[in-house]
Amino acid sequence: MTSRCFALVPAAGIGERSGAGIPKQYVEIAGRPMLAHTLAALAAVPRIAQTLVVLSPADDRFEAAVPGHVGWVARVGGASRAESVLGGLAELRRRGAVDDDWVLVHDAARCLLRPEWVDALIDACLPDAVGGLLAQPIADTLKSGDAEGRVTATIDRRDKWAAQTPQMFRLGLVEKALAAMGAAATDEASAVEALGLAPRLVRASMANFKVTWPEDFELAERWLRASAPDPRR
Ligand SMILES: Nc1ccn([C@@H]2O[C@H](COP(=O)(O)OP(=O)(O)OP(=O)(O)O)[C@@H](O)[C@H]2O)c(=O)n1
Ligand SMILES: C[C@](O)(CO)[C@H](O)COP(=O)(O)O
Repeated sequence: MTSRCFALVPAAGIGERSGAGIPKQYVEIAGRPMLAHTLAALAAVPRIAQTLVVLSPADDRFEAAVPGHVGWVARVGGASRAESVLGGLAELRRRGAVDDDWVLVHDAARCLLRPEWVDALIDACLPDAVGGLLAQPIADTLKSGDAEGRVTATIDRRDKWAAQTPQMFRLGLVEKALAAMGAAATDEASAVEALGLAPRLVRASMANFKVTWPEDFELAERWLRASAPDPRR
């Protein structure tokens, strides 16, 4: 059987750093909740067979936020992003996905995703034995700092990339990797790296940033409103 591509969207976080007072994926940006923008971008990628949204078991906002949603939804989120992704992978298996199928894990909080970046990732990863992720080379000088907010070192940035999502791996591999690393895995790639493998870096755009801090909502709103007319929006 030919391997299929599934998307898995962890959307079970509380968005504490955003200070929004509600889970940030439900904050309205450019006329609709952030999560609706994210799902629309994934829905515009024909090679994605199905998208599974992973919600918190207590979530009571999704149906109102994304009315008429026809994709898969599972309330199997956990205490960490890694646990939510693992819950989603198990749900994909329950719905028929197998070891060799590809899974593109994408943060609900990266609502500026564009279908062409997802296509570039799929093109790069389909022939690859390991898989990979969208990422952006670091453009700023990188510092490490101490608890008092003073610089402790300047880090050579020449080989440094900021990891984004989607991150695309085969279901069997990413499930094994995340199960081994547990909640310490801040992304799928780091868990796969811990198995001794080298995921492929696929350059996207700094616009694919993760809405994290209060000021990010306005930035995302400006990007969305300024972007070229898009029939999905
Ligand atoms: N237990 C968790 C934690 C995070 N996520 C999801 O993982 C993505 C990236 O996480 P992050 O941006 O850190 O979101 P939050 O955990 O919600 O934010 P914060 O750390 O500020 O609380 C988000 O789409 C978030 O909903 C999740 O599904 N389950
Ligand atoms: C997966 C991720 O978006 C890649 O940059 C990031 O690691 C998520 O981190 P967070 O701790 O959930 O904000």
